[in-house]
Amino acid sequence: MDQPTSVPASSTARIIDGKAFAAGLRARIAGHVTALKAQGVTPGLAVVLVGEDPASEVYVRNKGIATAEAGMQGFEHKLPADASQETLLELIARLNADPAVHGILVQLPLPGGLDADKVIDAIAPEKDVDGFHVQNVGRLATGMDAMVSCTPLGCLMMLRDQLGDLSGLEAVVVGRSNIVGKPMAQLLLRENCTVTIAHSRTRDLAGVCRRADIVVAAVGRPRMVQGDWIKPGATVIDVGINRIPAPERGEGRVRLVGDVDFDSAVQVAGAITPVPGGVGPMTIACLLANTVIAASRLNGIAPPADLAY
Ligand SMILES: Nc1nc2c(c(=O)[nH]1)N[C@@H](CN(C=O)c1ccc(C(=O)N[C@@H](CCC(=O)O)C(=O)O)cc1)CN2
Repeated sequence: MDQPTSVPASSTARIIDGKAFAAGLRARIAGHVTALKAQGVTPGLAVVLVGEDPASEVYVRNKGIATAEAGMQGFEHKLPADASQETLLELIARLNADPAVHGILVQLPLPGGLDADKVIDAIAPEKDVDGFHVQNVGRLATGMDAMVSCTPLGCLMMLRDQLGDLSGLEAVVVGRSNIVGKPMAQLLLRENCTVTIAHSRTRDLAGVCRRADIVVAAVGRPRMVQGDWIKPGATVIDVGINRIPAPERGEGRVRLVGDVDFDSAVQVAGAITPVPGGVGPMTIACLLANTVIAASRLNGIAPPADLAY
């Protein structure tokens, strides 16, 4: 795994250590798992991987390790890249019906030919620990209890830790994906931020970002958000995980960069997440948190207050 981006000597921003933050959250989750086990409930997380995408294989392996470290039961299901939609839907139906499974996650992206929307739609909403099911999306948007998508949830936890009350702050989310941009905007709205969702067709994107106290970059374009787009002192959350060629490391090697040009933004921002070591580790920690929430609710137990959003 790459080392966190080095910080230039003239930096002004606080570097938000997502790895440490996630480790703290995972330790708290392990405590909640122990408490649930004492009540006869062992949270169970099923992760489904279709195909052999190398990055997905790493993420799934890391999810399995984190699940075991938290004291939960992990169920890993691997299907070949040419698995049919029916095979996948049958597996999900079995997991929906399995009382030992409280959370179900299908690793994305799926190989071509499989319809991710139909697959997500088949997951029981109360076991949808990714928060991608339309019922959970709708519940979040209408202010009801919902399973919330892990990456935006992790971003929100870090923002609250940095800034406390977010009420009245100007937040710009760059990117409008269903998985990050839109739920992030909903979460910020729920925190009483004034939220703008910007995207590739936004006019004067730099000017829009420059108004923001909080910038969340989730656009999938390496280092797009420049330091001079950032208001001095703003908090910058970089969701991007882009692999770019790194010939300096050897032929064919790559390195990770975010959607923010870290070296320029760190000179201006008040606080910033690095890539790697920022948002990424929070995604898996929040998956564990959602599994504890799902296991609690499915057993008529109130979810731990510190995990509920
Ligand atoms: N069903 C889902 N699929 C995908 C999700 C998701 O939340 N649900 N998110 C991403 C992949 N992902 C988890 O699945 C994920 C991505 C990145 C990290 C992470 O810790 N990144 C590290 C760097 C790791 C590396 O070297 O590659 C970091 O940023 O520090 C964890 C999980 C897409 N699919």
